[in-house]
Amino acid sequence: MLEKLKVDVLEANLELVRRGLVLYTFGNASGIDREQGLVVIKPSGVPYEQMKPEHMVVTDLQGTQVEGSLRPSSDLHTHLLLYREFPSIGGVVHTHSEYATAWAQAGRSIPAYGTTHADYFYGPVPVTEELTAEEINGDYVLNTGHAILRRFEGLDPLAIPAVLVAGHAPFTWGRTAADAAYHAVVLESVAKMAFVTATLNAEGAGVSQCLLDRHYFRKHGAKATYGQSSEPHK
Ligand SMILES: O=C(CO)[C@@H](O)[C@H](O)COP(=O)(O)O
Repeated sequence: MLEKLKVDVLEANLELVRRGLVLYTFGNASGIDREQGLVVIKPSGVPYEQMKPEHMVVTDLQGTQVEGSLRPSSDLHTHLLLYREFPSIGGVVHTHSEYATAWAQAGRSIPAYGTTHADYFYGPVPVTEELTAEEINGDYVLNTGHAILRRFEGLDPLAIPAVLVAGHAPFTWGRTAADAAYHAVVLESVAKMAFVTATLNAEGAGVSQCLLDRHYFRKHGAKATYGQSSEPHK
């Protein structure tokens, strides 16, 4: 069941390794089959180099395991909450990539400092509030998801496909598991540039709304003109 999705999810996980976003067994990627309401996620604590499609774990949206002999990622319930609440997404990724994690640990959103950011994120990449002791001692993984949802009230998750969990690390998402991994790669690059920018000139840096619009909508939405579109570049 879901053999293609298992291959795609494994590939998204391996992309994180190839791009240097995860060490050892850090991080995880998942994907969802919306028609069947089933999620495929990597197994917990298995080294990436040993992972095969048949090691992927299948659960329903409540976390009941329907396939796979290994235990699912320990972050499963954060992924599931995002799938339940963001119906437009089809893949979720979590990494501990260094620069994005540094911003998360600092409890700071990543400002839209330039056009690289604006090409992918329509505004700052937000940071959640810190989880309370009650949340940490309770259903920690699910509460991590709730902290993300609170931060995304009023935001479009496809326009800003990333979040920093305060004191923890980033989550990204997209229409597919591959998209979510792609956003994790871009986020790390943007986070690194933002760190250097903040070091050099935090006060004076930042894109105008006009430049943000110009870059974001060149690549996204019905009027996108980037790449091999039939529309002229603007
Ligand atoms: O956030 C964490 C640890 O802080 C996790 O990302 C682990 O690093 C990976 O866990 P599994 O997916 O292997 O359970």
